[in-house]
Amino acid sequence: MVSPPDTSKTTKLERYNSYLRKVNSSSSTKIVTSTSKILFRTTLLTAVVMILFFTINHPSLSIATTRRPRSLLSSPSFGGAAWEKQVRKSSTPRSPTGISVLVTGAGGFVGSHCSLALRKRGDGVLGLDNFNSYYDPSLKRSRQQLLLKNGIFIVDGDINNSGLLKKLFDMVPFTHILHLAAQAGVRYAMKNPQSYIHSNIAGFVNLLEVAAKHADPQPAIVWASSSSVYGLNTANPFSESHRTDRPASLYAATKKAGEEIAHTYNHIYGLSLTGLRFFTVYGPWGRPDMAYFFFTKDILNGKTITVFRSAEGQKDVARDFTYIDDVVKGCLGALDTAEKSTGVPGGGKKRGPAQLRVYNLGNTSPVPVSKLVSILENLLSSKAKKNIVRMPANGDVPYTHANVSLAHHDFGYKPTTDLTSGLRKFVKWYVGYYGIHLKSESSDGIKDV
Ligand SMILES: O=C(O)[C@H]1O[C@H](OP(=O)(O)OP(=O)(O)OC[C@H]2O[C@@H](n3ccc(=O)[nH]c3=O)[C@H](O)[C@@H]2O)[C@H](O)[C@@H](O)[C@@H]1O
Repeated sequence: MVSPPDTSKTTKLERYNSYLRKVNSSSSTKIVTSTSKILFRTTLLTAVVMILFFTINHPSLSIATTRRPRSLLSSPSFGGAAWEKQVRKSSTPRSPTGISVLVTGAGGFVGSHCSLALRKRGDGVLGLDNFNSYYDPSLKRSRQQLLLKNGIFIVDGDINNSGLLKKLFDMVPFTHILHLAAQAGVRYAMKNPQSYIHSNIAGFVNLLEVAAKHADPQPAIVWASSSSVYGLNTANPFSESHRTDRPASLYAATKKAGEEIAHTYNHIYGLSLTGLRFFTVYGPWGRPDMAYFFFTKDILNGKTITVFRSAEGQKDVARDFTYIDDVVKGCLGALDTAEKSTGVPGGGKKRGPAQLRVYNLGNTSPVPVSKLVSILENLLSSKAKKNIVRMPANGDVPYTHANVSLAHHDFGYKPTTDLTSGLRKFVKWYVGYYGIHLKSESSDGIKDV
């Protein structure tokens, strides 16, 4: 595959310099006339002056150009009166008691649902998302449209862009950050390890740096950890007090690292931080990289699906699948019980201890993946072609099961949706969104199970 032409300023300058070196070292230099030398140097000087001028006038882009990965070079610029108006309007609460929340990953599955729920009850919500192509970006753009219809603006940008973050915190006195932007997916970490470091570690630290040292007031932060931090833990149901020092995937390791990083920023800067360990969240507007989603697609297309069974014995792997609406209630509960940060804006010493919490948000009822498949078969009125294989050693764990008593005690978290009811809602959304007609008798096209 031919890579696209690189038009970045850095690369142009490098090419120019290497051209200059070549010209100077080659014997042909001797035959370059003094006129062409002068012309050449004048052009170079003009180029340098133009780059300096551009850099001074676009500080945010200068960060991207000199220090950030190439992916950020293509991120759109921000600023301007219309853009600022949208930012302010979206983040202003409608209710007098409303909070103002920056939702990172608002174009994502959990982020879009939480943004809508916050907006519905009168809170101010501003989204931030880089709309990367880990999975179909058009689904993210459709969620963005839905949010826009509900008065929620999503800024197109990356959490690694500190210039952008600082600008947002200069404009809006956010009371809270709901940090959901991340590189998700357990098995993909073997294919693209760096993307996990970029988003889940570097991006998280960048956000915490700005929140701790720049934002005034300092916001309280609720963020997405993962059930995968339990890794090779065998005690169950998984409780927050169980061991989390044996992650099975790099994804899990970055989430676990996030929990330790949260401890540091809480300890030094007094940031109020709450990590939520999500357990295999599913539902309408979900993620196409997750098994329930691509199983649905493949079953409808008559394509064979691969179902993992546990390496120990012949047992199926199982997950504590958790419905999106339950998780949204958990996120809002965590935001509502988050205490204020206690640090001095500007990165000074904290005034006193700040809140540091971690909670499981699961369904408390693990279901084998084979059962997930048979529920889908019934709802879709189609038989799955199954290839049952031993779970590969690629970061997966055989079993998850949440104990949610801590979240229940602290903010009344109580999951109410079983897998069959939740998948029914997912399938209804899926066939509507992709315009699919099911061969089924029931009124809404979905077979009762
Ligand atoms: O709860 C979590 O912490 C994690 O939940 C999911 O990870 P996972 O539970 O592995 O979800 P899926 O990738 O949808 O897999 C669900 C189940 O299907 C199984 N599976 C997956 C893929 C496949 O081809 N076949 C198959 O049987 C997996 O072993 C797993 O038991 C998300 O992808 C993570 O981002 C999230 O952090």
